[in-house]
Amino acid sequence: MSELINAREERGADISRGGPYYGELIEQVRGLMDRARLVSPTDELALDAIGILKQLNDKLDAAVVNEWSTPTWTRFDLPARGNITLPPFMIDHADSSGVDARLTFRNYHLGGNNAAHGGQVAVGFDDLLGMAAAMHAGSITRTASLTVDYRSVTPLNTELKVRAWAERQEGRKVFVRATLHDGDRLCAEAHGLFIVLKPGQA
Ligand SMILES: CCCCC/C=C\C/C=C\C/C=C\C/C=C\CCCC(=O)SCCNC(=O)CCNC(=O)[C@H](O)C(C)(C)COP(=O)(O)OP(=O)(O)OC[C@H]1O[C@@H](n2cnc3c(N)ncnc32)[C@H](O)[C@@H]1OP(=O)(O)O
Repeated sequence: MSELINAREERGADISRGGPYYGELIEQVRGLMDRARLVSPTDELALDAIGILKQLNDKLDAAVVNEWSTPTWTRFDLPARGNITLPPFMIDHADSSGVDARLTFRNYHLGGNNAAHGGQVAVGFDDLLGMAAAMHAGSITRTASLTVDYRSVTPLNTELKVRAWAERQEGRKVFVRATLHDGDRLCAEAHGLFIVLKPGQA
């Protein structure tokens, strides 16, 4: 993980972007999403919540920035860099040989029967495979192909282990693999192709 932070800092990344309270703000939003996924409100509660959320959204509007200025590019100290669209993970190790992470699916990732939604599993793989590809290639990459095999149910609210690594690189093509484990049990595995972007490629 320190290699990743160093690599970003060398490129002028600011891991304090968003300030000292940004992580707790994002955690509160995740908590809101957990509740929103399972709440069955009375009319009174729904109206009350709508009023509070409208006020809050108006307040946050004043601080919305463009995508390149958000803290989520640089906050490697926070779960999933503070990106609320990702299942929260912490990176234990990341270098050109691969990425090891601890990842937890939350209530808001529920598919059914207390298990994570398959699409959410793919989201987690996409980001961590992207990181493994970028660390291997030393350059930003884009997902060209991603295949997920679901081997057993992926539990919610349980710390899981992800390992993602590049198997080989052919020119701009980085071939990557990843596994997701609950203890010794394999929940899912993935393989993908990530393409190194050409200079200036949109
Ligand atoms: C040490 C410092 C490191 C610096 C970085 C440090 C840290 C990084 C840290 C953190 C990064 C963190 C996280 C990662 C973040 C996000 C990960 C998620 C990423 C995404 O979520 S991203 C969105 C979804 N993604 C798309 O929105 C792609 C849409 N698409 C396209 O943008 C183009 O399609 C593109 C660019 C993929 C390729 O286009 P292109 O024009 O550049 O290249 P071209 O088409 O020539 O393909 C080149 C060769 O790949 C083969 N090829 C292409 N596609 C293939 C396929 N599907 N199957 C089999 N082969 C395929 C061709 O056949 C050819 O092969 P060949 O050269 O052998 O002929």
